[in-house]
Amino acid sequence: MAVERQPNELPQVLVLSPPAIFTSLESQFSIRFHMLKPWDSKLPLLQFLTSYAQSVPAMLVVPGDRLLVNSAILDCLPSLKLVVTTSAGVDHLDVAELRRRRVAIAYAGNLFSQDVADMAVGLLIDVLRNVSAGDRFVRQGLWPTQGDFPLALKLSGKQIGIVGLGKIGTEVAKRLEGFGCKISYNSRTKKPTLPYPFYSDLHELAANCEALIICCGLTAETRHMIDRDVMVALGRDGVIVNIGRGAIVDETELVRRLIQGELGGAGLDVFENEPEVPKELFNLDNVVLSPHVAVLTTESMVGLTQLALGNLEAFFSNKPLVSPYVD
Ligand SMILES: O=CC(=O)O
Repeated sequence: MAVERQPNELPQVLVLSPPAIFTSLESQFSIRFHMLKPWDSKLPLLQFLTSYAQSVPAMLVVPGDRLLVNSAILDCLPSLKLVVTTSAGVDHLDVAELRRRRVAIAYAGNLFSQDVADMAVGLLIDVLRNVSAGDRFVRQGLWPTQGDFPLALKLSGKQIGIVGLGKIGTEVAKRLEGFGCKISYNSRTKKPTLPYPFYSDLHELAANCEALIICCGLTAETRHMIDRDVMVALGRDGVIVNIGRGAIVDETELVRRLIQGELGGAGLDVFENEPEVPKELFNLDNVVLSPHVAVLTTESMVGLTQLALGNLEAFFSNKPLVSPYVD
């Protein structure tokens, strides 16, 4: 007969902040692990960690609240050996510091790539074909009174530049090929197995494309990589779709150019200071705004729960992680 374990006999896992996306699935975690929840305590985070988390070997991190897993937090967790983040991006983790302390990292890996790529293509179609703007036009009752709706732009055959041809970028490319688009890309390295033209120079890529889709991760090198010069190279009719991280684009410059009509449009799922979105964008019909939801589908959240559980279970049974993060 199976012996039922009391919660305090279960392996301890620290959950750094309230995981909204897990609320309905939390029961699956709490039958396997003793979840330590700092937000249930009145103590400030660091004091809670020092008081209760000294022996915690594993931590689950759900990004999204500007919390950075840095030395100050890690100093309170001397027994930590594993961080499981529920995201594909790891810019909320001080990866170098975790490596230095020999703390392993598991992440969402390829889990969200299809959903994010679908969203990137959706945003591009929306910007070019005015889907959201047309929806507003109809809902506001303007059709009968104002008549014609402005002409849209065609997607088929467009020259599309993908910035970051990793797992997500490759999925975006596959989808856009289906629309007859001509794909080229900029990435840290040339991908010899893929047929698309590679531009080692981002400006050259921008100058040869009608839209850029930002698919790379945020690092010190990619912060504000899409700057004034890249936008100038892309041209007044160019479109930028960003499903990576807001800070990859110089947002002030982007907003200025959109307002001045020096850029054709933008589809943005991510912003520099989420959840703050520059209000100047709200009245622009050539801009489509989305609240950082490209990864969020019912299906991906089920997969994510299984993946996070799988990584924690592998760790506690000394097996290889299911989705280790490799720089
Ligand atoms: O943005 C979402 C993620 O990085 O998973």
